Amino acid sequence: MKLIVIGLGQCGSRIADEFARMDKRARSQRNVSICPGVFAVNTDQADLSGLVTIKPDHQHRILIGGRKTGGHGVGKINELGAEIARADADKVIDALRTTKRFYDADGFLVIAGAAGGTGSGSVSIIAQHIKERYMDKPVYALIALPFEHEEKTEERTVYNTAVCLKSISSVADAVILVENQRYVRKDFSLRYNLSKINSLIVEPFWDLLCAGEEKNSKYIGAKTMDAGDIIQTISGWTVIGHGKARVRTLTLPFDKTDHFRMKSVSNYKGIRAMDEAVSELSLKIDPRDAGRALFLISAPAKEINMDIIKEQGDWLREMAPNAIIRNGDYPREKDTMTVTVIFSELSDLERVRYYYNRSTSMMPVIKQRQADLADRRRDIDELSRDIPSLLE
Ligand SMILES: Nc1nc2c(ncn2[C@@H]2O[C@H](COP(=O)(O)OP(=O)(O)OP(=O)(O)O)[C@@H](O)[C@H]2O)c(=O)[nH]1
Repeated sequence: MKLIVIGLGQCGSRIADEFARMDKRARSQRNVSICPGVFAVNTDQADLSGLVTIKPDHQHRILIGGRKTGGHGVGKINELGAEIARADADKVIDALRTTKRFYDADGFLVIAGAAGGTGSGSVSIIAQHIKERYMDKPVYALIALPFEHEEKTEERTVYNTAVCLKSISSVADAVILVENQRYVRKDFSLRYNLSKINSLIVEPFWDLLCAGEEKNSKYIGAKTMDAGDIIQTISGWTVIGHGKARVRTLTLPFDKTDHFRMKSVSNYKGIRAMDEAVSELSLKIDPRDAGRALFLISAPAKEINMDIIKEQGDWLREMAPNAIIRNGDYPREKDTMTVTVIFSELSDLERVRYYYNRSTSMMPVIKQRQADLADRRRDIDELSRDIPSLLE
């Protein structure tokens, strides 16, 4: 599957930069292109300059709202991020069209952190403009939910997140949710290492995007997972995960005689990788809420058999009894078995509920505070009424 990737704000741009790196890796290791165009859009010039892999020209690192912000961001005011995106949307859309073989792309992926100003405010506006221009291609969003410490110290974090989620879910074909905090919990050394978190966020897309683009018959599975399967699966609230298990590369003499034993070892490893994928999902969910799901097994060709696919399908069916399940295999890896899992069309997400509830209960307080500020401004204007001004 080929995606045109657009990162918005600092978080979105950095994750998009990881996709650009993944595309480079796909070109060199697998001779395929998975992200033919990768763009970063920001109100902050310094953040754009700090990117590594996205092409360093104005067409790919796009500064918006320069005149309004002086190139220094919008300071977490996502309404301002939205306003700037509305004014500069054409600049972004024109840049996307510079992608080589633009019409070969299967869809768009817009990325942002939900809690900030630029990304949170602009992501739904840019998604809407893309959808209006390119109705035949799906627009997916990847949204990073804030860290726990941000929610505790800054109430704007929760409010921005709720507004961003509501807006993007009404325009994008699917919203893939990623909970930053889950990556911190996995490894404490990650706490301040955002670039490591970003590479973990992007990694589950590797096999998924490469599988359908493979041209070498040696690496084409019995059931290829192509763009059509992914488009049919991804819809509404979505989460993604992947798990790995090592498989032996050497064939020992007894392998031939103990065929059944080896098969069951492979199946066991497949289930273990699937379990890891489910427990390492980008956001904790209840799979029973999923209306659609898919799994992709990538392993050395001799490790993939009908049994393993059936067993994994049965296992996923038990976890997600209400989902339409698609599957695929990708005989590519050398010594690992990787299982990628997606749960989509999720009907009830506790985390989204939490942001909506907290924001709704915060609304009267926020409104009162805004009214008090306006009153104070009016009072001081009143006091200065009889004082002459030097301006005309
Ligand atoms: N995973 C990940 N999350 C990030 C990263 N940078 C920021 N975030 C998260 O994204 C949220 C939004 O932050 P930014 O992306 O810096 O904000 P912005 O969209 O640039 O908006 P302004 O700075 O207000 O103009 C933060 O509150 C973090 O939760 C990153 O590199 N990776």
